Amino acid sequence: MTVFSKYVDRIAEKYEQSGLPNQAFSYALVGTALFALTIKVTVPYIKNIKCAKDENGKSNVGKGALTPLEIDATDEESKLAEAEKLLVEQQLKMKNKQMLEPGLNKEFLKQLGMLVRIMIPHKLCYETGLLTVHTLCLISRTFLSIYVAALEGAIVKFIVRKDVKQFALVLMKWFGIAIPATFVNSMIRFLESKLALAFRTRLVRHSYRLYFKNQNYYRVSNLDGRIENADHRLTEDISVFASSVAHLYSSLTKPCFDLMLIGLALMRSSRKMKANILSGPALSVSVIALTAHILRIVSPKFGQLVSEEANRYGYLRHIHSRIITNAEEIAFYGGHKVELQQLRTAYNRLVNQMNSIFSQKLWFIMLEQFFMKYVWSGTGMVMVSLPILTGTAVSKNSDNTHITAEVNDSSVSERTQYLTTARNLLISAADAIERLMSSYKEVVALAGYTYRVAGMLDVFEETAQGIYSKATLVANEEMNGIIEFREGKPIAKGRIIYSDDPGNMSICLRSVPVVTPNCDIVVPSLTLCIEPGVHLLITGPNGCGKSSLFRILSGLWPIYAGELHIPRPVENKPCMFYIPQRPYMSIGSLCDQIIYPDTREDMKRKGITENELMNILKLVTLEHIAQRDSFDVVRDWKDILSGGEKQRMAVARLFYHKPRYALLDECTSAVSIDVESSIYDIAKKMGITLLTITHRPTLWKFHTHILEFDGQGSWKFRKMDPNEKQKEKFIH
Ligand SMILES: Nc1ncnc2c1ncn2[C@@H]1O[C@H](COP(=O)(O)OP(=O)(O)OP(=O)(O)O)[C@@H](O)[C@H]1O
Repeated sequence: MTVFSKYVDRIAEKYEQSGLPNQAFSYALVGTALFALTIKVTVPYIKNIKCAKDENGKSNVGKGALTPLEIDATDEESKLAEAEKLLVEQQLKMKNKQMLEPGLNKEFLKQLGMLVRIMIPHKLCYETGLLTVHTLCLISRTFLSIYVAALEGAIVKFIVRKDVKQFALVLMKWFGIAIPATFVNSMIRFLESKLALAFRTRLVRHSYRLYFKNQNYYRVSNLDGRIENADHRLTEDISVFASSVAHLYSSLTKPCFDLMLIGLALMRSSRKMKANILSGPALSVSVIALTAHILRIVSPKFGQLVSEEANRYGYLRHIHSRIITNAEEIAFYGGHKVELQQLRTAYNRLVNQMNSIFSQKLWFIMLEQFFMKYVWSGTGMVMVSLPILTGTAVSKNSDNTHITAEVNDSSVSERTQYLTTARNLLISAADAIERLMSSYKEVVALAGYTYRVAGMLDVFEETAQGIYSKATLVANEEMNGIIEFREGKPIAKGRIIYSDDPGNMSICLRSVPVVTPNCDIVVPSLTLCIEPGVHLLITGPNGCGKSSLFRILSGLWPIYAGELHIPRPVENKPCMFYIPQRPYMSIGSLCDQIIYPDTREDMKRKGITENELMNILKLVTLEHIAQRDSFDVVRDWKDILSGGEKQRMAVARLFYHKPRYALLDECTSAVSIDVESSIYDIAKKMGITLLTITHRPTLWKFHTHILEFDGQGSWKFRKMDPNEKQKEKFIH
């Protein structure tokens, strides 16, 4: 800066020598600065308007209004894919317009209140204990600050008076107070972290309970479109929200205590100086109120910005986890170009948002610093000097003669003490106000996180009750009569009736439509009754609704009409057990794989031994796995077992649980035909009723009935005749 001003001075001198007045040079300099500022402010707006126009142009050709991205895409297809994705996102946003944008509004207070009730469930709980101790620490820290300021004032006073003894005494006190002061400081941070963790734990427990209520983990991602990355909200957002609440508590309460007590202390010392005690505070309050108002008006909407940033960050993580999950498939396809493109785009979107926040912060922080560092300091100087300049404490003695040298000395040291103490107190007060002001930004950012966390809990509550919202849902004539819509959301009017009668263990569907989560009607109405011993073969072309029927029977998809009668599941004997084509391997040992979803405790309670597990493995010819490792060795079974072995492991689970009905969805497609036949034989001997989706003719003979879908919404349910069972080929 100094170099720059010297340079400017030198140029000014040169111009003066050449006959131009110094003033003209100043005008030129100010004019250039103003011109540069105007360009800086207007160019981004012009750019934005241009982009908006471009987008509108694009929307005419059906691509929707896209956010301008810095994509270095060369591949036209991935650009289209990106456009489609954004369009869907936008539709989702439009659909969820009723959900307010995050910001400092009534909705924020309502949501925050709801979350506070979760974090502090009772008046007397661990969290309120922590809050009390934390508050006490904050108050004692304020008292300590005031005491330290007074001590520093006294130290200066004794230095001016050259009183060595008193100076040493006060210095000792000053050192003595440092120990509790530093402890209290460290304690405040410790308690803040403990509070954040306690809040986080309460929220996590609550949201996990909701996430696992009524298969919400499935419903949220498959049936509802409002939460894109539940994992990110459940981990990152909750953690940031809890830390932000705990931090805000101390960064709001401590400055308030500070201001209150420091104000009182300042007024006391002004009174000592016999000055007007109201003029200083009145001046400071009006300056602070005015600057705070200006800052509030020009403050960018940090809540919305932060919420959008979290959204984009969550999406980036989602793309990463998809790549990890499907690494093998992507590698086989050689799909790295598309995946890389998607990853880059997601990252670019995040960077764009962060850049936008940075540049908005740049101007805001500049203004904030100008007010806080310069305007407030100037006001502080006026405040401190007012009692001295206007005070009447020591000027003249009673008989109107001039004061003696000793008295003069004492008054100077008194004034120095006042000035030092007041200066220290003012610095603390300015610090407190600065923290309060910057807390405003934190409160707005908190609004963003509150919106995400509270929004997630709201969606969990709704999906648990079967209320879903998807962007692609549009009621049309075909749906009328089958699906009823209320406020744009489909109503699941169908009923699930559990039967407790041991003599009636059948599964019956009465006029139940098969409807996808997007409300596409696959089968308008299905009526059939499956009794124990009715081994059902389900056939039909791809996408005709075979697996969807299993989803309806398992309660994963809502029933929009009709009735589903199923036996009530009893302990130790599940009613239905589903085996998919790609079985899920859990984290744990070999034993955990076989007994899943039972735990070791369940297994012990059922009285099943490792010998019995070994026998089950022999039934599916997997005994070599148990011989290779013990039952207790934990391995990554998803990668260790081959496709066929994983399918046989899933069948081992079926033999362990022995349910009434087995829902087999092409679950032996990778198993050799001889092992497959023996598996079906054993399952029937165990008394398990089979509901099988298969394309293998060799499995016909194990079934008594057939359900045929034609792919157009029609179906046929009938008994199979013995000759048909020998058929070698499917006829669709
Ligand atoms: N989660 C979902 N969201 C929306 N639609 C879905 C979903 N799952 C399946 N569908 C749609 O429902 C229809 C029936 O799917 P389903 O999985 O029942 O087919 P399928 O008969 O089992 O076919 P395949 O023999 O290929 O397994 C398909 O058109 C499919 O696109």
